[in-house]
Amino acid sequence: MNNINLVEAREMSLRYGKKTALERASFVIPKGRVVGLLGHNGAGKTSLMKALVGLLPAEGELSVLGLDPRRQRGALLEQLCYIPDVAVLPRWARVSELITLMSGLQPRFSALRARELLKRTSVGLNDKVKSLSKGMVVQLHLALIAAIDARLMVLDEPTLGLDVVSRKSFYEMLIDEWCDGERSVLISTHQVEEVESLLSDVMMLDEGRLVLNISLEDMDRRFVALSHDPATAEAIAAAHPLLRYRQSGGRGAAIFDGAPPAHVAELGERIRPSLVDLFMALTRNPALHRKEA
Ligand SMILES: Nc1ncnc2c1ncn2[C@@H]1O[C@H](COP(=O)(O)OP(=O)(O)OP(=O)(O)O)[C@@H](O)[C@H]1O
Repeated sequence: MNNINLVEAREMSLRYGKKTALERASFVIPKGRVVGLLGHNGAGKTSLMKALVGLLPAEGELSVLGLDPRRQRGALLEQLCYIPDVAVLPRWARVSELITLMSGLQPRFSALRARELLKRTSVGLNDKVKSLSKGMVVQLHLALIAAIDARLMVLDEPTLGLDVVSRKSFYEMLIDEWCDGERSVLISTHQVEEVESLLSDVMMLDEGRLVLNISLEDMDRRFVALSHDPATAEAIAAAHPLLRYRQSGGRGAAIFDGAPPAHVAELGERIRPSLVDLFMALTRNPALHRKEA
């Protein structure tokens, strides 16, 4: 593995018996990136993350921080931190006790740093976990995890169930306090709109297939959205865009992979496709699918 890439996967497949959760995905996560992992329910996000942290065996090649996540899990976990989608903290414990516990368990954990990070939150050192709200527990969890001097953080739907203010402060703490241009974060989420501004890259999964893996800069360059008058809808549709949708105000819009032919481009005004629009264009919602079938 070259030392720029923290994760390298080649033709990686993940299976539960006969069920395939991920089919031959190849990707790298370089250092200094904030990568969003997007996909509908059941697309394979949690499975992919589990493979990265050594909880699920992978077919194909997978190297995380230069290590084999299954065979070298102990060494990997010294430099990788992970909040699973079912993360729980012991309800009986006080925050200060958790800090002591972490100090004993994780050689790269800094109690001083954890206490500093907690100052950003409304969680007190003497609070018991059971007295905290869901949002406060998530903030506490992030503070504990971000106090580990690791190189890669894997967060599986970390803000699930939180209100918008808590989600915002969670992401602010992550970006301000943990990301330093060298470390990378992989975050899975359904809140596509909200994370767009903090991501450097996006990976989209559609029913176990990696359908897009691109930096946001390249996304802007590659995909073209045209805002157009409803009267030109037919001509635009004839050019086979990835997705057509209605904008507020009654105008139509269409997303193309690459520049549409000039005679089509002149029918509309070029606008930037949002991550949500692109997500809709490239992934199939299984629920809608079933209705169509
Ligand atoms: N333990 C398991 N045994 C069998 N199949 C599983 C298991 N865990 C997940 N799967 C299947 O693997 C596929 C991918 O599941 P996964 O949990 O990775 O998706 P996800 O994108 O994280 O979904 P969600 O957004 O709902 O959390 C699904 O079809 C799921 O049913």
